[in-house]
Amino acid sequence: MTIEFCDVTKQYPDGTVAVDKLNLTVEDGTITVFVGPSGCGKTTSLRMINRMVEPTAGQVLLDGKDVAEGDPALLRRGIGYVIQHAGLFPHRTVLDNIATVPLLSGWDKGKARKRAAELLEIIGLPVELGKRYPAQLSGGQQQRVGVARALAADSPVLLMDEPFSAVDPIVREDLQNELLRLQSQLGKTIVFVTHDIDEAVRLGDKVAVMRVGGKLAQYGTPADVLRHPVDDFVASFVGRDRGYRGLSFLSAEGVEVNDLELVEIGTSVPASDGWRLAVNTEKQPRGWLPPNSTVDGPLSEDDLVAGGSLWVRGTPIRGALDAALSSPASLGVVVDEEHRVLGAVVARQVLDVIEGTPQAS
Ligand SMILES: Nc1ncnc2c1ncn2[C@@H]1O[C@H](COP(=O)(O)OP(=O)(O)OP(=O)(O)O)[C@@H](O)[C@H]1O
Repeated sequence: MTIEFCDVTKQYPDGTVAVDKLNLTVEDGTITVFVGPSGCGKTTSLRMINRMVEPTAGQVLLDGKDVAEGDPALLRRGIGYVIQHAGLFPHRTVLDNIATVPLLSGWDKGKARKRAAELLEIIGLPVELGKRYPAQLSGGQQQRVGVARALAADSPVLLMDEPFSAVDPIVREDLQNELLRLQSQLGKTIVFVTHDIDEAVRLGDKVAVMRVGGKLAQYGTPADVLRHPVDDFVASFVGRDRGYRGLSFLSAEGVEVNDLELVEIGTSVPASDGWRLAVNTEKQPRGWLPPNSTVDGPLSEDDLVAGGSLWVRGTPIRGALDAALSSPASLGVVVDEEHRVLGAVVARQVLDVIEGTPQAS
């Protein structure tokens, strides 16, 4: 389902212009992230989609149809909505929380609970948690239940307002991965609000950067916004390290893979004054053997120093640079998808490719 904002303005009764002539199309089956500093009108924009806020001027269209026509309660029931702290009903069990919309839509209790149990599984929580109350769950689990409840509406549109902001960074990353996994199966049209540019870049097919005063500053793919910020506001919002972030999208074509001297664990190795990479019988890296190491008997893992990150050939160039810079030997280990060693990259060559690519800056 596409969502179109056509010249949408929202002025609150006290005169605050929260959103100013917003024009933007959210494409079907994509994640669009509204990102920007506090108070720039992200939440107001989101809530105009399900009519929790009514625009002062302009229209919001769902698949070409003005949301202002028809019953707002019905509209809301048909659009999944997830908020920070999950907003679960404290006195209802997890299962009944998830079943809220099916029950409102007239499903009988048994069928609604069965569906809720399926959804628990889909979002990766054990079915036993269904009997608990929200306070008996961790913050991350509560957010997952919030997502399950929104999915229960079984609608093509999902609105998510800072859904992962209240959990710690590790749980947050899990939740983000889970959302991407779900989306690859469900293909919903998702509008996601955050003030965190990293989250926006990670999740968004498109990113809408907004500025205070409710104006859209830039709308494009994450790569676009990072590489070609339209003005100083966007440039400073996406951050000084945007060049590095942008490397996540840059192909590594042209990066040279050099030969690398390998030694195998369990075999005896002659002396050498260079760094050598130790591999197992599958040719997967196990660590580095420093120059001039003396190894008595067969090479064991105890003789090695830990390696840096690995770069899987074919993935973006940022991984190649990370591998080269994190390697104790200054040689970034290049592997195939089964993590078998293909060779090595050096930072200088990777940087030459980056500098020679016009979009990289
Ligand atoms: N009910 C309201 N009455 C008056 N002003 C409001 C109301 N709701 C929001 N605003 C104002 O509208 C502007 C946009 O608010 P909104 O919540 O949409 O921003 P936001 O980008 O989501 O911010 P945050 O990231 O802090 O949640 C702000 O200046 C806010 O103070």
